[in-house]
Amino acid sequence: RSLKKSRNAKDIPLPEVPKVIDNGSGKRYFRGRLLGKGGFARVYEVTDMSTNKVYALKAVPKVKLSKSADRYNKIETEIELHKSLRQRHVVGFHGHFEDEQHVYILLEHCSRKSLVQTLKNRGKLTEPEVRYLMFQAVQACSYLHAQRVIHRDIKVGNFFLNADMELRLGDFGLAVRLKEEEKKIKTMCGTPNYIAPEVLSKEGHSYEVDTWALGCVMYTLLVGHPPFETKSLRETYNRIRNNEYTIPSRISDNAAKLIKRMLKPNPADRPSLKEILADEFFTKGFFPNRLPGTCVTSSPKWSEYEKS
Ligand SMILES: CC[C@@H]1C(=O)N(C)c2cncnc2N1C1CCCC1
Repeated sequence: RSLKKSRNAKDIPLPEVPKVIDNGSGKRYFRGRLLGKGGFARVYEVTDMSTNKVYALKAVPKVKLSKSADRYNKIETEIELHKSLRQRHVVGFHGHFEDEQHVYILLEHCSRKSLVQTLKNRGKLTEPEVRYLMFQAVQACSYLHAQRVIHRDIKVGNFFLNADMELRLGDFGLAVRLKEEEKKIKTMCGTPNYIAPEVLSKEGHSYEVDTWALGCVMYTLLVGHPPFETKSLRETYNRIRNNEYTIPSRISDNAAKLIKRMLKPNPADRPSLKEILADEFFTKGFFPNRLPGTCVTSSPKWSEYEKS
C-alpha cells in the first residue's frame, strides 16, 4: 500500500519565474542566471530591458505565502521597511511588484557576492581590510539605528560587495522598526545567526543586538570563524550566555580591545556605533581607501604596513 503523500505547501512544485518579468507599470526585466536560493525565495540576475541595468530580483512564490500568513507578512514588512531606507552602504531598494505566482523585490546587484564567499576563498582577512569593511558596516548600521530600525540579523552573509568592492548591508527579513515611545522589543521570530545573550534570555532587546552582531562579524573576519561557534547549537548558546570566547594573540591590541567592547554581555556596556567609529582600531593603523577586487580571492600585500 503506497502511503498517500500529504498535498501541503511544501509539496507543490515551485512555479516558474517567467523569462521576461513585467512589473505591471511598463517596465520589463529579462531573467538571467539564478544567483541563489534563500528560504522560499529564488534570486535572479535580471536586466531592465529599457535601460540595460542589472539588478538582483528576489522572487517569493505566493503559493508558499498563502499557507503561512506570517510568511506573507514577513515579505510585506521586509518591503515596507527596506523601501524606506537609503544609505550608501545599505543595499539599494529599486522596487517591488507581483504577478499571480510571485511577489518580486528588485534590489541592487552586488556582483562580488557576500563576505561568505570572500571568507571561504581567503580563510581570514588582514586588519586593513577589516578596518575598511567594518567602517562601512558600522556606518550602515548607524544609519539604520538613526531610523529607529534594528536589523537583528547582521552576519557575514548579509554583507555584499559591489563591483567597486564597496560594502552593502542587506536582507531586512528580521528587521524591526521601534515605535516612537518603544524602548525594547520583547519578541523575536526567526533565529538570527549571531544571537545576543539578551535575546536568548528573552529580557527584551534593542539596538545593542546589532552592536553584538557587528562584534561577531569583526571577530569572524579577523579570526576566520565565529567567536562562539561549536558543533552543537546548545553548546554555542551556553558559550554566548557565559560570554565564553578567546581572541588569538596574533590579533592586534586595538582590534582585540574593540571586539571585547562590542561583545560585552550586558547590552548597556556596549559602545554606541558613533563611539565605535571613533575607536583607535579605525583611527590608528593603515586604512585603505579602496580594496582591489583581488581581495575576494587573494590576500593583499599590506601586511608589511601592520605592526603585527
Ligand atoms: C537578494 C539576495 C541577496 C541580496 O540581498 N542581495 C542584495 C544581492 C545582490 N546581488 C547579488 N546577490 C544578492 N543576494 C544573494 C543572492 C543569493 C543569496 C544572496
